Amino acid sequence: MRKPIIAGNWKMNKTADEALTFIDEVKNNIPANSAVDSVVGSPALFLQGLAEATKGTELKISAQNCYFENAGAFTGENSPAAIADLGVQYVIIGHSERREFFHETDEDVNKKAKAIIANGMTPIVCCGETLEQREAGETEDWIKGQVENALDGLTEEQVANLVVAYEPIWAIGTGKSSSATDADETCFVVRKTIADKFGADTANKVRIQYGGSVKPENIKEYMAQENIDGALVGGASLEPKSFLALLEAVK
Ligand SMILES: O=C(CO)COP(=O)(O)O
Repeated sequence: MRKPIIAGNWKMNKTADEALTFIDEVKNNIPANSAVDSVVGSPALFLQGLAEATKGTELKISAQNCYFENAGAFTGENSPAAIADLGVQYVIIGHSERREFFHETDEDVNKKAKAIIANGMTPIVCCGETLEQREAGETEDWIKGQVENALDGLTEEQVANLVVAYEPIWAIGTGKSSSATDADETCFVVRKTIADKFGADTANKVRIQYGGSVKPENIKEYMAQENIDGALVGGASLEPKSFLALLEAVK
């Protein structure tokens, strides 16, 4: 039985005060005995404050990116070792916005996944196709390639413990969410790719999220699908009320 995981991705939003206010409101209102892993993906600037504010609570903090070296002459980058040292437990990698605007490649994602795991954190590995790829019938091959490349060289155990987020690019921030059955079909492609490379047992354990215009109103449809174990949520994770409603809908 895979434990559902709902992760907010704030992207480049909020000030430090706003971030802390959100966390204060949410951390004490998480559904009791929650059967859901609740994660907030914050800009790097607030990770320290949020990790401190959530210590000992059910709410976990995620970074939105990191570098793949632990230290050195890499001006402007954030070390996975330093992020882990703050008490941060997850790092989102390979988000389509990082791939598009910051030229992150599958190879980078793979190196980052290894560095995050080596530092005791959990990668949330994103994949997803463009509208052109979907319309050309290329989704399956594209997702398979992204997943194979991102996870290359990891052990079965490492893969079983990470999270993959399937986010069709055309559904991100557009309000045009994928149908639950289409999303499930592609999440199955992710699971099958993992089964072929790392075995059925690993594929049964790995948690796969859907992301793209998920809201409190539609999250239940996704969670009812066989291959969807959670959601990676942008816009609807920004307000405490809406984030808590997502958790309530899933618990
Ligand atoms: O990119 C996303 C989460 O990483 C999805 O964003 P929206 O939920 O705003 O569509």
